[in-house]
Amino acid sequence: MSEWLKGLAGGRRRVRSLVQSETNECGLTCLAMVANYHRHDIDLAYLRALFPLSRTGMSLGDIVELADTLGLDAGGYALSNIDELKGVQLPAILHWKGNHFVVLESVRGGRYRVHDPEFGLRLYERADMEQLFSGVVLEFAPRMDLKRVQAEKKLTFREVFRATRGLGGTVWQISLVTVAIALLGLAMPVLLQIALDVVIPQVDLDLLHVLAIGLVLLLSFEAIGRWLRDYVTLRASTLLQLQFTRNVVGHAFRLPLNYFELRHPGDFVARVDSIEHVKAFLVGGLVTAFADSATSILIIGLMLYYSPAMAVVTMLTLVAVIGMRFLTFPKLNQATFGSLEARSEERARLLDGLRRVDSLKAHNGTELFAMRWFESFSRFANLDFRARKAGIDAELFMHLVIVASTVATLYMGIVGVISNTLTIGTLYAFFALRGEFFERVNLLTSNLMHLSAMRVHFQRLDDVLGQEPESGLQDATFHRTLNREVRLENVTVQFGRADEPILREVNLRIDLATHETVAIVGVSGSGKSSLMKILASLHEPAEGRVLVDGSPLNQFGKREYRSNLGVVFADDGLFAGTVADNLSLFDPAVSRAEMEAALVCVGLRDEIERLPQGYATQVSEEGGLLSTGQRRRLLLARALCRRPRLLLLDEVTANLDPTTEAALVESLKGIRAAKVFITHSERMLDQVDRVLRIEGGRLVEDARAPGAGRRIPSRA
Ligand SMILES: Nc1ncnc2c1ncn2[C@@H]1O[C@H](COP(=O)(O)OP(=O)(O)OP(=O)(O)O)[C@@H](O)[C@H]1O
Repeated sequence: MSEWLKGLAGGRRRVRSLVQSETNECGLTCLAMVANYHRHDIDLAYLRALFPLSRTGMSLGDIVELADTLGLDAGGYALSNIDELKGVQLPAILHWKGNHFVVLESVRGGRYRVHDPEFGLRLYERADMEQLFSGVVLEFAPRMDLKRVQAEKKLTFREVFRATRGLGGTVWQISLVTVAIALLGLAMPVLLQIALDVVIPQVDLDLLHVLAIGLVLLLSFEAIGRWLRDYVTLRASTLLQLQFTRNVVGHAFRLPLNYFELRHPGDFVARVDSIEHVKAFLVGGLVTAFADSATSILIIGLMLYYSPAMAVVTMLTLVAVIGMRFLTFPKLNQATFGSLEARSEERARLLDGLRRVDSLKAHNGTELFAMRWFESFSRFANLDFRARKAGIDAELFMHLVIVASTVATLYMGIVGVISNTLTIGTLYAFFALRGEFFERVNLLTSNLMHLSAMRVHFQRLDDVLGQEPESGLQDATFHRTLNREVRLENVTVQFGRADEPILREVNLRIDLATHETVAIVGVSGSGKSSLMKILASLHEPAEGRVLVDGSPLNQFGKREYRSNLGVVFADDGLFAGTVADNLSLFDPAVSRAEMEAALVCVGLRDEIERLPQGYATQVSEEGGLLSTGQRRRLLLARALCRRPRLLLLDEVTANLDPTTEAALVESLKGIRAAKVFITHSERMLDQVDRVLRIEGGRLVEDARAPGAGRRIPSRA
C-alpha cells in the first residue's frame, strides 16, 4: 500500500510538537511538524541540512518549495475571517503575529489547537486567534508519489550516555542497595505486628528481647545502607556530570561557527544547564523509580497476605491516583515546557544587558531595558507558577482520594478487628505498609511526571548532540606548513538558501611564498568579513572551492590549515585572563620571548610592561584597563605569537591614529607571512602589494588604488 493510501487509511493522527532551536527557524519547525504528520520521520537537523537558513529565516515561498521536495503540495491563501479556517485542510501553517509561523492542528468546540514552535502546544479561543493570526494560511496535501523520509540521527543522547564509562554498573549498585533498604524497612511493620499480637498478650519477654535485638540490627543495617546508597549516588552523579558535560561541550566546540552565530550564548548555556537536570533525573529519579516499583510489588504481596479486601481497596486507590496524575499531565507538561523556554529567553536578555551596560547608561536606557528584561522574567515567573500550581493541584486531588480510601480502609479494618477476622497487630502492620506503599507510589508518579520536563531537557541537549560537527576537522592536529598559496576558485558566499548571494564567482590567489600583502576594500555590508571567514575556513562557500597548496581544504585538513593562520576579526575580543593568557591563547608552548617579540612588533611592549603586574595583569574585553586600540594591538600580537604563514586582519587598525597605524603596517612588513587586510583606511592602500575591491557582489582588482599592481620586493 502506498504511503498515500496508508495516510488515508491511518485514521486520526496527531501532530507531534517540535520546538525550534534557532530564533529564525519557526517556518522550518512548522514544516517538520506537518511533514511528520504526513508520515515522514524527520527532525530539524535533517531539514536544516536540506535548506540551510540564515538569520533572516524562511518566507512562505521557501516553505512551499521545501514542502515540494518532501512530496507535499502546499497552497497559500489569505483568509478574510477566522471562520474560514474551518474549511482549511489541517494541519496547516498559519502566519502568526506578523513575524512568526505556527501549526494549526484542529478546531474543536470553539478551541484552536495550535503548535507554536516557540512554546509547544497551546489552546486558543476565537478572540485570541483574531488577535494573533495574521490571515495567511498554508495548506498541505500529500502527493501520491510521496516517499517516506526517515532522518538518520547523527549523534544521539543515548550514544553519549553509553559513552559515559562506569555508569551502568553504578546504576545497578544503587538500585540493589535501594531495594535492600526498602526490604529492611518492610521488616519493621512485621516486627511490630508480632510485638502487638504475641509479645503483649502473652507477656513474652524473651521474644521481646529477640525482637529488640532484631530491630537494632535491622535499623543499623538500614542506616548503613542509606549511607552507602547516598555515597554511590554522589559518586555516580559526579562521574556522570563530568563525563557527560565534557562530551556535550566537547561536541559543541566541534560544531561549525554557523551554529553559534544562530544562537544566543544564553541559549547555549541553557543547553549545558540541562545536563544538571538530566543527571539528577537519571541518577536520582530513574533509579529510585526502578527500586520503588520493585519494593511496591513486595508491599502489595504483604498487604494481600494480611488482608485481601483492604489490599483491593488500596489497589483501586492506586488506579485512581495514577489516572488523576495522567489527567493533569498535559497541563503540567505545557506549563513546564513554557517555563523552561521563558527562563532561557530571560537569561539571554539579562546577559545582553550586562554586556552592553555602557551603551545603556549613556543613552539613559537602563530603566527601559530593566523593564524589558522584567517582562520576560515575569513571563517566566508566571509560567513557572502555572507549572508548580499544576503540580500542587495534582497533589491535592491525590491526597483527597487517599484520605477517602484511608477512611474506608480503616473502617473495614476496625470492623475486621471487632469481628475477630483481623488482629490489632495485623491492622497496625497493614496501615504501616499502606503508608509506605503510597509514599513510594507518590515518588514514582512524581518522577514519571518529571519526564515531561526531561523531554525539554533532552530536546535541548539534542540540539547540541544532534548536530553534525564541522567537516574536514580531524581529531588530532599534525602541523603542516603552508608553503605556496591559498586560492579561492569561483567561490559564492551565501548564508541561507533563500538569501541572495553576497559574493559571486570570487577568484583569488594569495601568494604565501612572496609574503604578499593584500587589502580588501568595499562599502559597509559588501561582504568583506564574510569573505574573510571563508579564508579562515570558518564558513563553507555555497559554491566553488578553497584550495590550500593545491589541495582542497578538507583534504589538507582544517586543523592543519588553521595552525598556519593568525586571525583578528572585526568584532574580536579578549578573554578574561592575564595578558600572557591572551597572547598565548592559553597555550603553554608559547614562550615569553615570542610574546615579547609580538608585542614589540605591534608597538605595545612598553605599555604592557608599565602595567602593575606586566604580563600577569588580568585583562578582559570589558575590564577597561586597556584602550580599544591597545586591545586591538594585543589581539594582533596574539595572532603573531602563532607564527602564522597567513595573517587575516579585519579592521585591525580601525582604532589607531595615523602615526601608530603607519608604524604598525611598516612593522608588519617584517613578518614572514602573507597578509590580508580588510580595511576602510585609504591610507593603508599605499602600503600594500594589491588592492581588491568588492563591487556589486564581485571581487575585482582595484586599478585605481595607488599601490595597485606595484609589487613590494619579496622579504623572504
Ligand atoms: N551569519 C550570517 N547570516 C546571515 N547573513 C549574514 C551573516 N553574516 C553576515 N551576513 C550578511 O552579509 C552581508 C555582508 O556582511 P559582512 O559583515 O561580510 O560585510 P562587511 O563588508 O564586512 O561590512 P562592514 O564593513 O560593515 O564590516 C551583510 O548584509 C550581513 O547582514
